[in-house]
Amino acid sequence: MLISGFLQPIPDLTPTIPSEDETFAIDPTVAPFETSIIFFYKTWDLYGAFSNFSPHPIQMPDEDGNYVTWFSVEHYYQANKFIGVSNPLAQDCIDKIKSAKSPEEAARMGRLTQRRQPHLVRSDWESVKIDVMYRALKCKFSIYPHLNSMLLSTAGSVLVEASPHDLFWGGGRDGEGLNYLGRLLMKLRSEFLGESSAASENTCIAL
Ligand SMILES: Nc1c(N[C@@H]2O[C@H](COP(=O)(O)O)[C@@H](O)[C@H]2O)[nH]c(=O)[nH]c1=O
Repeated sequence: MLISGFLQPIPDLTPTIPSEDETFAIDPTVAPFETSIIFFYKTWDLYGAFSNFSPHPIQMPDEDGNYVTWFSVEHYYQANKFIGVSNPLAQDCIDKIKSAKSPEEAARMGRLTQRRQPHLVRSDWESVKIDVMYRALKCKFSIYPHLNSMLLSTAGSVLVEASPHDLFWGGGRDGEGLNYLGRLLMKLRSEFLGESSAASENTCIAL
């Protein structure tokens, strides 16, 4: 297996993976695993809650700034492919994805429409999809304390979505994928670790 494939640098999104020493210096309460790769994919895996298919509803602002609840990150991500498109069929598609019974169904609907009716996909999708995913993940890992702790507990490890098919969000079968989902989770982990160290510094000053 090409382990190095999981680590290939990408200029616009290089994950910050703190070493064990750095992690301890930032937050001594976090006991990092020895440097390793943590794979996740299916929701029933040990780290399955990292999957976008995990049933954790998120609240995200719509185009008017009103908060809307989505049953999973996957629901939100798939629906975003069609947001802002003036064709009424695009809005129909968003509504159907929003009420999809499962993340699998939401993914199926979003992918099928994208393939069969590409004119319904927003023209800037390829350039905004990473940011859409980042914002959804940030909400998910901010509002569920146990998910936040689980993410922090992986400090020092590389996170890889073990999708054998998805070479953009996943790591691929042999590490040939770009692993953007793992990279975004590592980026968020660094941000949360940075915030907790800043908070503890402020506490020290207050004392
Ligand atoms: N976890 C997981 C998948 N992976 C997810 O699929 C999404 C990519 O969708 P698209 O951009 O439409 O190809 C993204 O959220 C990625 O994390 N796919 C699956 O079929 N089953 C699964 O259990």
